[in-house]
Amino acid sequence: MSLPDDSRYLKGGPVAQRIIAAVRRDAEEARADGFPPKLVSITVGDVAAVDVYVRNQRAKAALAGIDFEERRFPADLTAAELEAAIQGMNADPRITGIIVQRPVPVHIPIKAIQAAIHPLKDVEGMHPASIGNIVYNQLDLAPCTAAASVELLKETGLDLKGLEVVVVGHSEIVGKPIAFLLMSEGATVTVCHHMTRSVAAHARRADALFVAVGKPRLIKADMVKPGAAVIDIGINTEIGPDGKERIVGDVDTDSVKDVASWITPVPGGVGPLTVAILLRNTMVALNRQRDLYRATYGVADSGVRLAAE
Ligand SMILES: NC(=O)C1=CN([C@@H]2O[C@H](COP(=O)(O)OP(=O)(O)OC[C@H]3O[C@@H](n4cnc5c(N)ncnc54)[C@H](OP(=O)(O)O)[C@@H]3O)[C@@H](O)[C@H]2O)C=CC1
Ligand SMILES: Nc1nc(=O)c2c([nH]1)NC[C@@H]1CN(c3ccc(C(=O)N[C@@H](CCC(=O)O)C(=O)O)cc3)C=[N+]21
Repeated sequence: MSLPDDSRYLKGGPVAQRIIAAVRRDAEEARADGFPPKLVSITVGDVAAVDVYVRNQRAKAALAGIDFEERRFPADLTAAELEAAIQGMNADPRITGIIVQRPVPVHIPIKAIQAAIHPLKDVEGMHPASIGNIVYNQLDLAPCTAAASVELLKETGLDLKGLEVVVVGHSEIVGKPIAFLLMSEGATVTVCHHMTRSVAAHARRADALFVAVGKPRLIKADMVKPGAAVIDIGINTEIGPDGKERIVGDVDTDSVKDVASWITPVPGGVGPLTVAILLRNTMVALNRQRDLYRATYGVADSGVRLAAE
């Protein structure tokens, strides 16, 4: 089966636009109610792979009516300094959500940093308590890329119950949460990684194939079942034939598009939706904080708006 036109490309843009429009309505309501939403991005050192993500966060937050602040720290920041900065943000009622961009320098233990973010401000869903929620089928705030990938699969209209799904890559931020989300939806999930004996043998059985490895063109046409849905999560930078930098996924799209029934383009697939879900998660976090605030103090307003006026 080939892709005669664009129609089988699973594009993230239109879904992202729908989500951002809904977030915008929520954000306006919350702001008017005295709870202005604000997302803080933390970057440590200079990482090109992070720049495109943060640039898009800033742009889409503006569209969604969410305040956005980028805090950049030098690469020689100590773990203790970063934790102290996060504790300050945890205690700051003007800040709704905190995202630490990955990777951080090797001397900083990312797991400890992730756990330092207060679970109510963990808009990436990467705190151990947040990850635990998806194991318990509480799916309203899930790791953004994983949620974006599963949401794009749903766009196909395929019934996830009993669907044979293969996930290639088992990182904590992408592959593992995808597997948990899909299990919650009733799919039969196989997870492959670098020790898997034959990724190809598993991949060829999949009705839906998720790929999050970080290796351009790892998945070729002969590894894909005819008619499958292929969700390419890879964001890799390489130099194109024109000598310019370009973004490519983990799937050899040119050949796989002749075999698959659906395929996510890179760029324009999972990436834009990841950003939209980060903003949606920010509003989920805000609503949890608002509920807690009201339950604790029995008052209608956080005071943030009054202090800012
Ligand atoms: N679109 C988006 O929003 C996002 C995209 N990404 C992109 O997704 C990709 C993966 O990111 P991330 O999960 O953070 O990366 P990691 O490097 O953390 O994980 C890569 C995974 O791939 C596995 N792997 C490595 N080589 C092979 C192989 N030859 N066959 C099968 N599995 C293999 C690794 O297994 P093992 O651990 O056993 O070595 C590991 O589980 C990257 O391209 C990244 O840029 C990431 C985040 C967000
Ligand atoms: N804590 C953390 N969480 C992440 O999820 C995370 C991270 N750190 N570090 C970096 C990687 C990479 N990543 C991207 C997300 C969206 C686009 C994105 O919007 N891509 C557009 C690119 C469009 C353009 O070129 O502007 C697209 O694919 O169409 C890119 C990259 C998230 N990551």
